[in-house]
Amino acid sequence: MKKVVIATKNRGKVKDFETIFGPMGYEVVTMFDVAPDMEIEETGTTFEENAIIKAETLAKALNLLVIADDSGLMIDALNGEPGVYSARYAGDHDDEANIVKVLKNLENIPPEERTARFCCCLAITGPDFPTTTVFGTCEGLILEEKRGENGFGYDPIFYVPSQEKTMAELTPAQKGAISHRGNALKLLQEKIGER
Ligand SMILES: O=c1nc[nH]c2c1ncn2[C@H]1C[C@H](O)[C@@H](COP(=O)(O)OP(=O)(O)OP(=O)(O)O)O1
Ligand SMILES: [Mg+2]
Repeated sequence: MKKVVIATKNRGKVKDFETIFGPMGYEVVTMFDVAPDMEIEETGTTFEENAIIKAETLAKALNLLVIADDSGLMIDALNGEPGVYSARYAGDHDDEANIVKVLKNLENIPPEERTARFCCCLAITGPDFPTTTVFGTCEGLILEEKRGENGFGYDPIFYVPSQEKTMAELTPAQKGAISHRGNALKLLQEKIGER
């Protein structure tokens, strides 16, 4: 089976990638498989910088073609926060604490002003492969409480008007068809084709 190596340690992202790459005939290989002890520090101030840092670090260590994903939630009423710092907004990778903090900071903001978007930068790089990036987004609204059990991260409070559901109420395939990650992957395919 063809393999695609992804520089991530986020099990929610892994599932998203498997949902999209599986039907294309790719096995998804992640840092859990090939570099479980490696910690890559995200020192960038943009999604693109961090995606490149993650992709280049793992690609150099493995001497393989690698894709990385840096993503997050940008909320208009919070001037784009949590943005690049989405994973570290309240606690370090504590999805529940991060959601509580978002809802608290939006407490007095009315529904029509709770606009937001998920953003995803994918970087691909490897031996003899110049670093290339693409950017995908998905527009939505932040609800006042959680809805749905699927997905990960901020999915339960992110309502997608076009689907009339939160991201956590969509099936994995439905999420992949409209998400920031799915949209970025479509652009990556257009840009580089199959390899
Ligand atoms: O589809 C999504 N649905 C819900 N939440 C999401 C999504 N996509 C990103 N997010 C949130 C989760 C995390 O708070 C941050 C990503 O942070 P980010 O550094 O890119 O990922 P991470 O540290 O969890 O894993 P890794 O760097 O190993 O890929 O944005
Ligand atoms: Mg991270």
